[in-house]
Amino acid sequence: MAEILPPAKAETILVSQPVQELVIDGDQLPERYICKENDRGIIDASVPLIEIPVIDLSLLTNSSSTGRQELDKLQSALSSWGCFQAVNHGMASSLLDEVREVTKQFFALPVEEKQKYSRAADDIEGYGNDMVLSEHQTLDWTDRVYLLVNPEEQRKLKYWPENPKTFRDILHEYSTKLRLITELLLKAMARSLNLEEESFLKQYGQQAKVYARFNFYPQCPRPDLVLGLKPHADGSAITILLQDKEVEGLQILKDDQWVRVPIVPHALLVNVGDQVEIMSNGIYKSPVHRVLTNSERERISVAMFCSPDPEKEIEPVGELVNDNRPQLYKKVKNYVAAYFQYYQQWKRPIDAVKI
Ligand SMILES: O=C(O)CCC(=O)C(=O)O
Ligand SMILES: [Fe+2]
Repeated sequence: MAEILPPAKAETILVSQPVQELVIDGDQLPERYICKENDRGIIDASVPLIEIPVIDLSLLTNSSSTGRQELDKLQSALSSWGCFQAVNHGMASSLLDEVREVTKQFFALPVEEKQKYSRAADDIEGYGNDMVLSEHQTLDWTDRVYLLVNPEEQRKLKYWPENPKTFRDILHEYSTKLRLITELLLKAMARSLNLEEESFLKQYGQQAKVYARFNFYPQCPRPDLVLGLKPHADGSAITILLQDKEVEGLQILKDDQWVRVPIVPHALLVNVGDQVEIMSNGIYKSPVHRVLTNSERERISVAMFCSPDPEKEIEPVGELVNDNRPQLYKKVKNYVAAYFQYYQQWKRPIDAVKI
């Protein structure tokens, strides 16, 4: 089985100041947020805005030819983009708006109130921001709340905001509904590759770990020098992202070009994470993406990272390995544990498990 970097040692995880509280003096940005020339490529907010494939989830379970066509569209979206905008997902737009609203309300609270939920130095959950693993690390222009939502009995409620009052109930409702969507998607992804429908779900397991990340990107005086999130691909099986309804910022690397992801207010942006790339033997791509900052407006997003049970071994599904397509990835377990260290070093953890 592949050995990837061991989990970070507790003492190396430091807590840094909220970005929202930084006192910015004119254009004087703290050095630690400025991307180094050779790391950042060009930070350009005016790259093309390109339609991302749209998939109607209500058709994916349909056994008619329309259902097959939608599965073919899914197959094409995930092999060329690694992501799509999911519509007709069965969730009311009012719930999506409530999720956005509680996120904004939480970040608008006074800092002392938010700090009641601060991440402890040796934990990954809670209110805070980047784990600082080295003094050379370029920091992201974002504050966040990171919470395990599934398995339910592992939730750490001490980190779950009670202000705004509806935060916990809304997150519970949202994550319960997303669980069904995740299962539907993993089955559809298998069927889209003509596999038995449980092929991915079997590896995903019953004790899958789902983390919610509420991202808040404050206004930034130098969007040309600073990134909201550095380029990365997600370590999940799949990620379901709720974007801000008004403020753009997400970009995806498509055929080596950055493109802007448009806002579709009632859609959920689904992207493949590294673990579905592994399970699909590289047919489905875990796309590299980044977030830009904005000098005029703050932005929020809510990402749900759906990851296999860490006790389960993940490997390319047997039917997808053959003479024409040899096995491209080793068997791995608890992939997410090593993920953050690679991210902070601008590296892709999936490279460590390639054969
Ligand atoms: O804010 C966004 O649109 C993307 C967030 C993201 O990529 C992440 O949290 O991993
Ligand atoms: Fe991401």
